[in-house]
Amino acid sequence: MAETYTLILLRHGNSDWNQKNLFTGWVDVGLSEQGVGEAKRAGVLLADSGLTPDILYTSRLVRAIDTANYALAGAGRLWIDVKRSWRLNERHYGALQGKDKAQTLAEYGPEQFQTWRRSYDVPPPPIADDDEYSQLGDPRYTDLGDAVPRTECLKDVVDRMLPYWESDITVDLAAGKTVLVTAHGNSLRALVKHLDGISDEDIAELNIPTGIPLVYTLDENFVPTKPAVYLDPEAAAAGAAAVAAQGNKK
Ligand SMILES: O=C(O)[C@@H](CO)OP(=O)(O)O
Repeated sequence: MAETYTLILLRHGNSDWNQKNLFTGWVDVGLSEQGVGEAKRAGVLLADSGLTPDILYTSRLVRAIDTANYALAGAGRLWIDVKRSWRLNERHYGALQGKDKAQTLAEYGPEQFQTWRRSYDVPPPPIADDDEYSQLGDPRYTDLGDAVPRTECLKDVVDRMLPYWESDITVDLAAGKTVLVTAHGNSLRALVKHLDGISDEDIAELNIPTGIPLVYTLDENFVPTKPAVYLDPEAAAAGAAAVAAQGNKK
């Protein structure tokens, strides 16, 4: 039988700002109590599935780092090697960072709201450098210098994430390692778009639930050999629907 590789994607658990229904992007908010519970449950799901991650990839945001740590602790794999990159960060949400989603929907209308949230190539307005939620000058992005994003559309995320997928993540997969990538709603949408060959239009409909491992089996060209599976499909469907409806949340 041809060799296959195992890739596990995990969106961080519910965050404080998911709970408050605020656009988050690169703002480094922590997990809510619910999110901690989701992350621990992800560990149970991993353990029950018999999957044993050999290496962890995370963004540089603590909600992803904490989620991975809770999940790996639950699966008895907290000791595995870790690589972090800003290239796995959430999409930078520009001037929307810190804004209430329901208020933004009410103020700008459903079409503009959906364009900013889910269009492939229209970024929100850029954040001002002196905005309290700007990441300019944040020590964790020193390597980016002045190139720290002021806003991003999903296409920008694909463009900055794919080089890392190719230079690092696929190398570990090719070495036969089971790879866990713990990241964010939109950085994982970018990766799923690439893996599943989803069109620029159809990706608008894809939402990733918090805290439920999504398992890919890939061939030697990193192409899925079968549809990826969530370790709890029912909870994943409910979670994805809740993300899609976020603007309407009161
Ligand atoms: O606010 C954000 O950064 C993201 C993820 O929480 O939200 P959305 O699903 O609206 O893209």
